[in-house]
Amino acid sequence: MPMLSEPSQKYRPYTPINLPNRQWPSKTFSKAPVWLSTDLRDGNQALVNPMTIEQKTTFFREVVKCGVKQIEVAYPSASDTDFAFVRGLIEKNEIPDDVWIQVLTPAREDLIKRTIDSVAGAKHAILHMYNATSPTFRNVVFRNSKEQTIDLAVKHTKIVRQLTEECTNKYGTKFIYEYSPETFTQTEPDFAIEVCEAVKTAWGKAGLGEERIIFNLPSTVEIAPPNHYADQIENFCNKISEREKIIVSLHPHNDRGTGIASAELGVLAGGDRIEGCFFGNGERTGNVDLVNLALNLYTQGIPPNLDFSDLQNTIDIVTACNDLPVPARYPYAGELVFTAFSGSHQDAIKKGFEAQRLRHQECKAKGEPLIWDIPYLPIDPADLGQTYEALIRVNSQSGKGGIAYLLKQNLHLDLPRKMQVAFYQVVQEVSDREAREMTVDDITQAFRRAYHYGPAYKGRLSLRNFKISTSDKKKSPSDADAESGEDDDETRRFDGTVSVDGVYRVIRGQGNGPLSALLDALRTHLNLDFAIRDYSEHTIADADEGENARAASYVELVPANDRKTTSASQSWWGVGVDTDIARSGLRAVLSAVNTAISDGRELPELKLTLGFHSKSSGQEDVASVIVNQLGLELPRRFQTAFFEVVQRKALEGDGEISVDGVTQLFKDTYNYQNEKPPTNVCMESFKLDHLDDKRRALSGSFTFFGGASRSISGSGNGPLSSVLAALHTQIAGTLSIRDYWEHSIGEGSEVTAASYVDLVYEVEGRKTKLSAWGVATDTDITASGVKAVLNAVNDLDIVMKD
Ligand SMILES: CC(=O)SCCNC(=O)CCNC(=O)[C@H](O)C(C)(C)COP(=O)(O)OP(=O)(O)OC[C@H]1O[C@@H](n2cnc3c(N)ncnc32)[C@H](O)[C@@H]1OP(=O)(O)O
Ligand SMILES: CC(C)C(=O)C(=O)O
Repeated sequence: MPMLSEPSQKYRPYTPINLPNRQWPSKTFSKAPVWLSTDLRDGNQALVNPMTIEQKTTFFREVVKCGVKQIEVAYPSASDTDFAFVRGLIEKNEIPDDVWIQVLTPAREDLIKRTIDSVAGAKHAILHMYNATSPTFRNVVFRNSKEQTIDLAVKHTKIVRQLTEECTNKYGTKFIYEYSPETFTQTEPDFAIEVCEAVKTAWGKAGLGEERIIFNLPSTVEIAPPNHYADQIENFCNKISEREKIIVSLHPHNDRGTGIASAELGVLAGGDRIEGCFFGNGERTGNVDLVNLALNLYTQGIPPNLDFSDLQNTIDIVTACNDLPVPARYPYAGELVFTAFSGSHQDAIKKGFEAQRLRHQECKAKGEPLIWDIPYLPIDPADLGQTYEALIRVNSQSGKGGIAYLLKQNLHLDLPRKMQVAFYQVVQEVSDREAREMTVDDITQAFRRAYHYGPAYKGRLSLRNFKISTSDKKKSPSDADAESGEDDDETRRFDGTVSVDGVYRVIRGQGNGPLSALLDALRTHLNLDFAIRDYSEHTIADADEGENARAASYVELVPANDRKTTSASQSWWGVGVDTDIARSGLRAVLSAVNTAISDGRELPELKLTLGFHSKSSGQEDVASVIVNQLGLELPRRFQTAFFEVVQRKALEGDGEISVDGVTQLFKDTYNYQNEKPPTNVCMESFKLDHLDDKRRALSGSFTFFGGASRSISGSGNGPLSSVLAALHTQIAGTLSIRDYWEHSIGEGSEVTAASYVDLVYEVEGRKTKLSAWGVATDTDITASGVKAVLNAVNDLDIVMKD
């Protein structure tokens, strides 16, 4: 059947009340009403499968836990289950002293009696009786006149009075009487008042405080807009006699979807109390939702006197008992209500949080309240025990702001705006291609992959070690650089070891600052010619203060010849995080370079043969051979020393030397990993003791120039000074350490320590000081240091004491 073109032929409009002086439109909320949960009665009677006693008990406990003080627990005359449930609550002492249970009964003597029996012995009970009063019910359901309708209510109110008094006398139960002119909103307003006046008279003992009678005015079926309900309530409150002896209770249903508005306007119009259900369960479209109402007050800064700080738990309990879901878009409680998918919402939320953080810092300092004001979020999810995790979810409707927010939440990275735009394109591409929502994991992984961020996402280049040193330079106006922290009077030198496609390369460069020095090194050794167009950094907000604080750096690189063009067609972003700010910047540069070279371009390879006639091989090539072949990352001055050795050796021949030849030459020169026994000093054993916090003592068995073994000892502020002190007991002159360096080789249980010592020897009678490098490895760092000293001693022409 089609919908009617003229619905007035079928449906009547509501009849407005003539209330010219209505006050409710200009009233505002100041306090919470009294709440009554009727989940276990009106909610329960609307379920496909009414709740079991166990479910009702669980629900009752949750409602109590949330702070509801009046709970309609049953329609006890309806079923043995309901009756037994009420008895169980009382007999098992489930009802806190400050909670009133309420029970509903029709105006029938036998059922009233059974209802009162159900609450006998409870400390407090609200006896709730109803009969319908509207014309349709009078005519159709009860076939009653107005007078008979009043008589029904009056007669049974008197029965309630008599039976409750008997119960009080016998069991001490304290009663409040609640009467509902059912279908109030469809009843002639004056007739509803007439019935209630008659009921009040029949009850005969309405007083103040706990003696007040409750008149519950249900919109049993919501048939008019909420302003009409408000008019009806204000009209009732104005006209009923002894208003102070009455609690005006509202019982809105939600047939038009305006149950919440009806309840709120009804309170402005004079309602003291609201009956409803959690998440709006109840007959047809449900009763008004108490959670929604309470949280509406809360977001106006008014204490609702209900606690939903673990809202998900409440949802879980209620849905398990009702077997009804809470819809995803349901106010406050729906799964998606704190989630933004769309770009402009996400952007505003992100900006809102940033601005609020700063505003709250200022308010805190001034002792002012930390007022919540975030676009699109009327309530702080944290107040309801919700995390911020689901706040922003990314799909094809999302923008850069939301993605940046998630990265900040999850990786603590606050990307510069231009990098946000660049990464947004990465995410959009995946999201479009896969036509699905991008989870937080998807996004963080995409970020890690795009910028080679994290150990599992290494790019073709990775920094093994580096040293930045400073030397003065002549000032030149062209030296200005985009890098922060640059000092025009000084040149920075980068010396480092970088893994390039798995092969270690020793590279060097110089520039105005660490980053330009690294770029120079990449240009010189790997033909990678980039310039910095943008650089920014921040400390990671959540890191602990002090030692553990980390810095995040962001770099945008462009091809070097595009450096001054702000519109360079191509650019690559990189990110680096480290406890050391210089290192975080260097990592960021390598991250951007890795992105740039992810096109698979070829990089100059380490040569298999080094040539020296044409000076084609440099110190770095020799050092690269050693780090790749032996794992040794020679300190810069050691590189220089060994380079001379290699050059000399190569030039003795045809000017070339193979990689294997270089490696063997190193081993022979420094007696590294060779079986050859030392010529000068041989250490047979040693032991290191701690004298105190600062001093160490080394004792051991040594032979000198193949002689008998001698036990010697010495002390110093560390193992190396101790071994020198011990040697000085036998060797004339002075041995001193000019340079020392150590690093680890390998990882985990396979790790060994490598130590390098530059030893200087002075002895009376010799004009020149001698010096030699020693290198050694050992699983024990102390042993590797001591052995490196001895290797160096063995390369020196030492003189024994007499
Ligand atoms: C708006 C509301 O939510 S009201 C509450 C509704 N909740 C329930 O009905 C749940 C519990 N109800 C029940 O278990 C049953 O209906 C009972 C036990 C109350 C009564 O059961 P029955 O005696 O079998 O009657 P039935 O369910 O058919 O009820 C209708 C009868 O009660 C009468 N009636 C309806 N409401 C009332 C009332 N408030 N006071 C007195 N009589 C009433 C009807 O006029 C009808 O009478 P009739 O049999 O003379 O025509
Ligand atoms: C019993 C009454 C209050 C009722 O549930 C209603 O009218 O909706």
